[in-house]
Amino acid sequence: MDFNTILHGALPTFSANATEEAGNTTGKTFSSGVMESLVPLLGSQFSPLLKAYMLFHNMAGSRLGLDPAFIVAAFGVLWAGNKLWKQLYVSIVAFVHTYFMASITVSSGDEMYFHMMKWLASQPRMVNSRSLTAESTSKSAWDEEEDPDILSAPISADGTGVYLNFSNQEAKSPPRFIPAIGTHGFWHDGRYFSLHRKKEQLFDDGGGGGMQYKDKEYLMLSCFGRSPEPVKQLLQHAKEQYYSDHHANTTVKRPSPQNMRRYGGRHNWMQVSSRPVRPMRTVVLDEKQKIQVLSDMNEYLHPATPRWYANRGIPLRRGYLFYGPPGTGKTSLSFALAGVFGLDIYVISLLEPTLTEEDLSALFNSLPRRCVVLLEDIDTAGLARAPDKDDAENTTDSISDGKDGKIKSNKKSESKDDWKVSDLARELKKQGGENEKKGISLSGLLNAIDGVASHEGRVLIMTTNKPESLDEALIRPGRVDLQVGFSNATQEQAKELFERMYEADSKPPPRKAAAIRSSITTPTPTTTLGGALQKQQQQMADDNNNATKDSSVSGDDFSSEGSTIVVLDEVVSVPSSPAVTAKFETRDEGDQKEPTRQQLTQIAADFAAKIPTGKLISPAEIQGFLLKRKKAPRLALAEVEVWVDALIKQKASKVKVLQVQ
Ligand SMILES: Nc1ncnc2c1ncn2[C@@H]1O[C@H](COP(=O)(O)OP(=O)(O)OP(=O)(O)O)[C@@H](O)[C@H]1O
Repeated sequence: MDFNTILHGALPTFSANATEEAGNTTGKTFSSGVMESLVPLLGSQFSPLLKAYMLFHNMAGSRLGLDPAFIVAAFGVLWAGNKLWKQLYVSIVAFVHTYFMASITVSSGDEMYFHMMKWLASQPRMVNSRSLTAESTSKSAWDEEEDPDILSAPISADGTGVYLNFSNQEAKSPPRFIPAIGTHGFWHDGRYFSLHRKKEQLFDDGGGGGMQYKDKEYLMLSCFGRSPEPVKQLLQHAKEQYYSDHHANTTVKRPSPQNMRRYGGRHNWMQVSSRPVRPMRTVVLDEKQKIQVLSDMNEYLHPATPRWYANRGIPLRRGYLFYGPPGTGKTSLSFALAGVFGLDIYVISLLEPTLTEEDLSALFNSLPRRCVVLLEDIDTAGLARAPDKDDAENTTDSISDGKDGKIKSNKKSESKDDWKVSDLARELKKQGGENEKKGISLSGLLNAIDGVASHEGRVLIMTTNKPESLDEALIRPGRVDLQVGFSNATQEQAKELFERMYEADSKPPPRKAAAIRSSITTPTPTTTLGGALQKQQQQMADDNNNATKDSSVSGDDFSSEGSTIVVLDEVVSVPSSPAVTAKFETRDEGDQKEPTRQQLTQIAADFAAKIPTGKLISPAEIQGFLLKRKKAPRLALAEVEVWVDALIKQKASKVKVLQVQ
């Protein structure tokens, strides 16, 4: 059966006529004749197109037995129909949207946008959509815990085994797929939602005078019905999902780069890391001091406190000063406190060269209601009172004569012509130095701290190595309400550090950990401040008991969460899981068996006895020493004496290079 026969059946009238006509005109229809005559008229540019059309025309007419005019007309009708349908569809959709749907729009300038995008990227239906945008993702140090390939890799401790290789780790992190710009539909909880993602370009003056376009995106979420309630619930659900894996993490934020900060609000801060919560028990500090800070903060953060402060006309703010030598745990305690109360930590360095006083105020103004603000090493920030006029005049008038180093007083009557070139150069250098330091003045910092936005539940922690060099105004009560002193390690602290280093690891289920934490941080309505504190004290006591009594605590235990996180957070980024724990428990001490819990306690006590009582060595230094022998407690004990001697000699001679490590 040939093609003509089939088409005759399908298109009886036209094909029959076409066949007849084709026979009568020996393959040339009227229209093909017209086309041929058009070729010279239209010129060479269109002639290939016309020739192709004529070829098709002849083939359709003579070979296939179809009326070419009919085919062209059919295409035209289809095209017009398609156009019409599209118009109609848009009108119907707009009509349905206006009268039968409720919608909520989310802007990319808001956190909610990221919550929604993360949620959408995790939805299988959305990921299988035909129109997607791919985004690169990279894993953090903590995510690698879950990578089965890395977990099962053998670990070389003595240099004879196989070493880990991360050359293809970037290739392993899969891209993330999010809905592309356009309209999408998805089902959630038995309800249909429509998602319209659109992008707009805004013209921005670029802050520094340069004009540039900036993309801004919007998500419009709609559902059937006249109430936007289901969309609100969906947004809430996406937000909860977003924070569900933040429960055991402390999010660290720092000021965004200067060009981002000018957008203000959310753009002032950027997340630099989200690390596992540092358990309070891993910070080796006098227990009384710990409890004091914890209870003070707990009381301050309690929901009933703002009313109490307001009734008494006291500004609602709380400041802490952590002072002590370097490496004694000031930053560690700040992170542990943020972890206990489930707060994000906002770290500001006053040494940041692009940070102006206006920026600082803006940063304080855009802090969330409850958070920890950490101002590190405020003594090094070069904060100075603005010199008053008299001082300035005195400075200008007192110039060293440069010969005997004495300061001679220049009388105002002395002419500037008496100045030597060297005096002028010195003066210019002095001015230059002052300008360089001109970042944040003391008054600028005080304004930011005292500003209205600094109230309402923010916890300010300032750390310093030199409390005596701080201006009194900065640490007066009201700005600093509690001072916590840190010192180099006592023998007791050295013992605790040793025990923490060599206790067994285990990994708790994260959700349980979050539940435990929230039971500490969120007092029930009937819980008094004292009750919450008692709970916390009990928790800390339990932590310590568990740590010293039993090294094989179950994953449900809060203290066992601690042991995992010590290793991950501060000691070394080695994966810990029950499978890997066994590998790590085989201490690298030759043929010697791993010490039992009791033996370890004894080794720790012997180790601590070798640490000088005069608080000469910082916890950070002890931690560094132990880290280099992290699988060898007996070796650490054997080598500690030599190390201590060398360290003390090195400190006395002020040499920076270590002889024994
Ligand atoms: N008291 C401590 N308890 C537990 N670990 C500590 C303690 N002090 C220091 N460390 C360890 O030493 C390292 C440095 O500690 P940290 O940064 O908290 O010290 P710091 O006092 O803030 O130092 P700096 O003044 O130099 O900023 C961390 O890895 C921390 O785990």
